[in-house]
Amino acid sequence: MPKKEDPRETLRNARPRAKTPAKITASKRKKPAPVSSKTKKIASKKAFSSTPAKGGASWLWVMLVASAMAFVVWQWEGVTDFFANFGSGTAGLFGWGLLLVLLGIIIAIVALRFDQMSEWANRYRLNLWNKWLGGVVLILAAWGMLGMMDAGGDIGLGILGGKTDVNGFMRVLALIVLGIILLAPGAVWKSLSGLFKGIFRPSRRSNMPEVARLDRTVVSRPVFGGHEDSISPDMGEPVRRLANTKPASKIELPSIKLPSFGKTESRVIEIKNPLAAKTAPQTELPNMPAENTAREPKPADDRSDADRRQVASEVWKKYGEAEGLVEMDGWKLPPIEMLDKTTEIGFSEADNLQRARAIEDALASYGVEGKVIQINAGPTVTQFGVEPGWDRKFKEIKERDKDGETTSRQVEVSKTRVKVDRIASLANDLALALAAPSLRIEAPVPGKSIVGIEVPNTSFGVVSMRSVMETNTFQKILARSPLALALGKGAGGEAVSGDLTKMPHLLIAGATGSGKTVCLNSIICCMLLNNTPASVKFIMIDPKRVELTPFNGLPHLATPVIVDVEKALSALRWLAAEMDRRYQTLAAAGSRNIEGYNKTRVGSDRMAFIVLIIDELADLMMAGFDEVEHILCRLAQMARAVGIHLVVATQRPSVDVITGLIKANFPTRISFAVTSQVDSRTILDMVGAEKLLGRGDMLYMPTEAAKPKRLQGCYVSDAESERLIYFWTNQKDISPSEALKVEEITAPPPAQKSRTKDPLFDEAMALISEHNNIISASFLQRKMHIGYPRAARLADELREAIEGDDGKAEVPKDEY
Ligand SMILES: Nc1ncnc2c1ncn2[C@@H]1O[C@H](COP(=O)(O)OP(=O)(O)OP(=O)(O)O)[C@@H](O)[C@H]1O
Repeated sequence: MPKKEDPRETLRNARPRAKTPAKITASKRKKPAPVSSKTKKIASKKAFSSTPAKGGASWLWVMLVASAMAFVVWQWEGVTDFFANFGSGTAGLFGWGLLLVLLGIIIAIVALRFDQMSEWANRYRLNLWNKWLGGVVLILAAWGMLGMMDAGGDIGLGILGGKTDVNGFMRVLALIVLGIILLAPGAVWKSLSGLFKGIFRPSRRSNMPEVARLDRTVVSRPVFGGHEDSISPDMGEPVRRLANTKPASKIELPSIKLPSFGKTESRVIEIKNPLAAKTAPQTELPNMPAENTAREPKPADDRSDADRRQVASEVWKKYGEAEGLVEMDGWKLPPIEMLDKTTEIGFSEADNLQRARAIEDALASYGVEGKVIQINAGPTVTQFGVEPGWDRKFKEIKERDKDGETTSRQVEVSKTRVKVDRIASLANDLALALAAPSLRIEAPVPGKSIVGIEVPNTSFGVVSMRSVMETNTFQKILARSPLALALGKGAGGEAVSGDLTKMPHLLIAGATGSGKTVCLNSIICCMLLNNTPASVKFIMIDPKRVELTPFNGLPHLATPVIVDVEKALSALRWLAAEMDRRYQTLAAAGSRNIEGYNKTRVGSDRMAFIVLIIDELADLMMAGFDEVEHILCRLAQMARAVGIHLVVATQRPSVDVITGLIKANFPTRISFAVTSQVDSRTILDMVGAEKLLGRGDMLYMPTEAAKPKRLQGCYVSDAESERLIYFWTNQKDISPSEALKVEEITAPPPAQKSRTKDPLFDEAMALISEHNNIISASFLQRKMHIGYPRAARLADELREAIEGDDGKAEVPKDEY
């Protein structure tokens, strides 16, 4: 898997202040600078110092609290006096007017929350009421301070409750604190929670096990600790960081064994790192003889191998040996904590209201009445639900009043609903009004009487797979099907999941860089989280060689990731034969489908699901168009019942790749951004995908829906998938009974049997020898009263036979 640009990074870069860091990150990513031992030391010092720094901040807080308490003890009388006099002093200053002031504040706050007031409040920045109030309170505090210096007049003295002693000082202090809370409530809350965390952290840290503590160091934090942070600056680059870091010398590295997948004779091999494929191109020296590289292995490679082994064992120690893991078929299922948690981006309500007004105004300026009655903020786009208004017709009536003057008035004579097509045709005008790059209009939104206008958000949201997997929707699907898939979040932010057994096959298409591989990765990871190698087997075909190869080594693989197109064709043939074999098994057992068959069986007697994943269908189609199309269609039509499912992706959504037959057999489709309406029609049979924004923005067309649904696909970072791969590869060796016959899958097809001769061959040979060996299909057709295809085949056979003998066959000109 090549290092993908982490969208969380993009998110950070999208923030205004991130311009320079973005450049730095980019340059860092392109060329990881060699890390000297000195730099490493500094880096590790920094990393270690981060905890003491936090500890220092908490000590500061502890000292502040201690001084405040000391002050209270020292001035105990004054303090009690202050609280005793506070009520009477304040009442003395305001009287019952205090209630009026409070009432006024409450009314202002409530009124500002109403729609009608919001625009006005926005214009005058009144929606920042807490800041205004905070400002007023701080001014009062300053006035009180002047009062302490006898320069605040009666009001200054009133603020102090008439006393310039500790009592008065406490009032000013209380006002200052209140002012700060009102001005920056978020910062105050963060500091307070930081204070409590700071106080309690030392005891927790000392109780932490060694591995967990390691997480906070440079060595392991990027990989394992990432999920604890909302947006960790280290995410996406865990392995590179690790490779540059010396392994902790005191940790004994256990030798880790992995199941063998390629050769059946030796079932146990030394750990083969899933990342090897990723790093191989960097370390491989194409011009150097292979032996040289083998004889003098670079020390750097050894070190990174050790690092990787260490990461693998750390992952296993942290997640695999945790208590309470679900065990199935003798395997432990990975915990969901292995996936990162991300915080959702909050959307500005005021901004959305402003855009809603802009939509209404733009519609009105084109003579279309419409009101935004719903705003659904999603991760990538916000959907504004517009209720079409009325097309009104007026008649002008002229009347004379009693003074004889003519007046005219408009009278409404009829009204009809605005047609949704009129709103849909204004897409470009609305995009202009909102200064949006593109707009998609869903007219109408299925199940609602509104027209949905999808406007891209200003900031780009990432949907973590964990956030979707933790929802009820996903859990419900998972409860009834092991192949539940977390797909993403809809335009309204709702989680969308699917069930591969119901789909039952999935076709994914999109232009390059639109998010297909990330989608495939998330589908694979989702199944890896919920299925053991005994319940699901994967056959992965990756003609690009870099996208799926990191999964090599997974015990779920029926055969190592296939990168060779010829082998891929063999695998397709094997799968078609396997389907037939499975049907025979089901027939013998008297079951109608895999669910029925598995119901009465346990362990290795159960039939495993097989999921075929193809990353680039176009390459396969080029290698054997007819055969690939035929096998895919056959599998798609029949394989569901025997637990074989296909997930096929392509970046060339043209009719020679996604043929009519393939489309008809893959009713569930996902389209990522494409370049033209034609491509969109090829995939979805409708336009719309050309307006998608890329980076996981997709249209999901489930079998049962008439219209596709817009989603932001789940994002699984490289670090997350690596953790999952390490988790599975470290568990145990697969027993031979569980393994499929791997060599069979990619074995070359048996040599073609020699074609049997046509029964009319001898008769045809006699005929042409009477006519000077001139072989003509139409001649044979006429003379022998057979159809053209058979005559043409016969002509070919004759030609082969004669040319094989003495090469005398003559072909009439019309045959060329
Ligand atoms: N669901 C997603 N959420 C956030 N970002 C995404 C998502 N999907 C893709 N991206 C971003 O888009 C980039 C390209 O994605 P990806 O490699 O999956 O595209 P692709 O369609 O497979 O391209 P190609 O066909 O060239 O391989 C990723 O590196 C990532 O930054």
